[in-house]
Amino acid sequence: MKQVVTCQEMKFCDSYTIERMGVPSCVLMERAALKVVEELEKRFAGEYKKQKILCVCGSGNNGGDGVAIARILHQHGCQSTIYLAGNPDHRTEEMQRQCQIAANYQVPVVNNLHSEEYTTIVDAIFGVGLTREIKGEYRDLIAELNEMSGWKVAVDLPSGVDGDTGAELGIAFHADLTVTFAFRKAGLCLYPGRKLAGQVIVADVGIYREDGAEPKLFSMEKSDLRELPEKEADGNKGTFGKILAVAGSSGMCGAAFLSASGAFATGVGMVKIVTPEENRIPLQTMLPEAMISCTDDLEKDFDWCDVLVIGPGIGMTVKAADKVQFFLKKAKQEKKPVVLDADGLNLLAENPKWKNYLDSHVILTPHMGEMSRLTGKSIRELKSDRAGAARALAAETGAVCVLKDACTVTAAPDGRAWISLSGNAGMATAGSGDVLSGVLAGMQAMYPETPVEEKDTGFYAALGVLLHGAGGDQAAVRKGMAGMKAGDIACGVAEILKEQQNF
Ligand SMILES: NC(=O)C1=CN([C@@H]2O[C@H](COP(=O)(O)OP(=O)(O)OC[C@H]3O[C@@H](n4cnc5c(N)ncnc54)[C@H](OP(=O)(O)O)[C@@H]3O)[C@@H](O)[C@H]2O)[C@@H](O)CC1
Ligand SMILES: Nc1ncnc2c1ncn2[C@@H]1O[C@H](COP(=O)(O)OP(=O)(O)O)[C@@H](O)[C@H]1O
Ligand SMILES: [K+]
Repeated sequence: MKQVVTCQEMKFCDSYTIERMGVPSCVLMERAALKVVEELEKRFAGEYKKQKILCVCGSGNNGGDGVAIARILHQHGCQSTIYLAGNPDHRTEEMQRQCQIAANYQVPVVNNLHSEEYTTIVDAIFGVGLTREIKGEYRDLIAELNEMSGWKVAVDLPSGVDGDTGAELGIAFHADLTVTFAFRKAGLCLYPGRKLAGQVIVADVGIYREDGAEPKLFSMEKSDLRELPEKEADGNKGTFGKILAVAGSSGMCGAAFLSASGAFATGVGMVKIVTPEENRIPLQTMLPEAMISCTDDLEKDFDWCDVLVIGPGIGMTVKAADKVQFFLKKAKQEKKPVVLDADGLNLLAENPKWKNYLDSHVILTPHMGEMSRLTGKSIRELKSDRAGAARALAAETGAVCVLKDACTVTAAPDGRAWISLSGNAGMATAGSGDVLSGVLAGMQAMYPETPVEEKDTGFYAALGVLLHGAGGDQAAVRKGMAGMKAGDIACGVAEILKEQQNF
């Protein structure tokens, strides 16, 4: 789990390091430039003298980094050239100083982008100081750079990417590599910024957070799977958790199957599916390991389980609504963990009073459409600030919100949020959300002894999202992004856990 920052937080860290700790700004800039040069030279290997590098620099400190990069490369014997964009009168003090040093070293400056063919283009136009949509000359410049051939490297952020939301502000540089400083910016984790950045390297340049400052935003990467617990050698099917999946309706038994498969993949002890009678035979045929309950003795089913999944494929009938309400109400009374998914969420949107049944024991797993129904906001608005949207729903309901998308954000009611960096486009296939609901329930069941109020439900939900994405990546390796189906993601989850737990 790594800290992720917004632009404002990054600026705060900069000024804390410079003003409070006394590290001169030019020292930080030199370190930042050296880190970028280090990455460039790794790629150039022994052939760096053959490289022709164009550093395109804006008038702020991001431009200052670019000028320093060109100068260091020049000193190392590379053919590096500076292109200065923007109004010289708007240059920051650091940028002016870098221009002066580069002039002292006689680093070439060009006024024409096409005076040569370049092997590498370094984008140092805007970093965390981008504040508005890019228009006019800057827009034309970035469009031209995108048309040019050569390896594209962005300094701190691809110019045009909103460092907070990942949105493209009018236009953005298309990078193959982004070297970002101190912390990954949120906009490098969220699409389209994540795609525009290419590979991301986070470089330590000596800028840190103030001691005691509490980070609120994190990225979850595959290495974080080591946080998953070991399976107790002396456990039994009772201690490994009992999941009740309230799922499936007429013609929708697949959702119940996939949700239960997701839960089994995490290693839970038992799964029981509460579903209409007509689903009994297909479900028992497909998944004989699961128990099937088609009676109306919901009380008994509730008492049996440790964790509930409510909603996959359940439909929007009155009967489904009664079931969902019954289980939500009981779970609130007895503080049993709940994953509320799919039509469970659509029913919640139609019955806003049910929000009273929500609290920290509940994980809501809306995709963008369901989130739009729940909040009344348009998908466009939600996509423009995914972390903000997830946090707002978590704060309003007191539940954990897993806002599913190509980059899923999990938010806890206390304001913490986690962005998952696992998963791939092959997961955009019917039923993969159903698998996630089971995986999330499985994660909550891994600690049946811990009372729900002592569990870090948000963190384990985020870990479940990461695991589901890693399972999807595994499925893509085996079946290909086009060929993989939701069931392959459940198999992938099991394989990832096998690797992780050495069995
Ligand atoms: N602090 C430090 O010592 C360190 C900082 N570091 C580096 O500094 C970067 C931050 O530098 P920064 O704060 O100067 O902002 P930066 O990203 O260069 O952009 C500001 C310029 O862009 C302009 N501008 C903005 N939007 C615009 C638009 N749409 N269209 C046109 N113009 C627009 C804006 O103009 P204005 O809004 O003032 O008119 C201003 O001139 C950071 O990302 C990292 O690379 C590292 O070296 C480590 C040490
Ligand atoms: N492009 C993508 N990259 C990574 N993960 C994705 C992508 N598209 C979808 N997913 C994941 O797949 C799942 C889809 O869930 P959902 O939309 O509920 O599907 P369904 O309703 O068919 O089960 C979510 O976990 C989502 O994060
Ligand atoms: K940049």
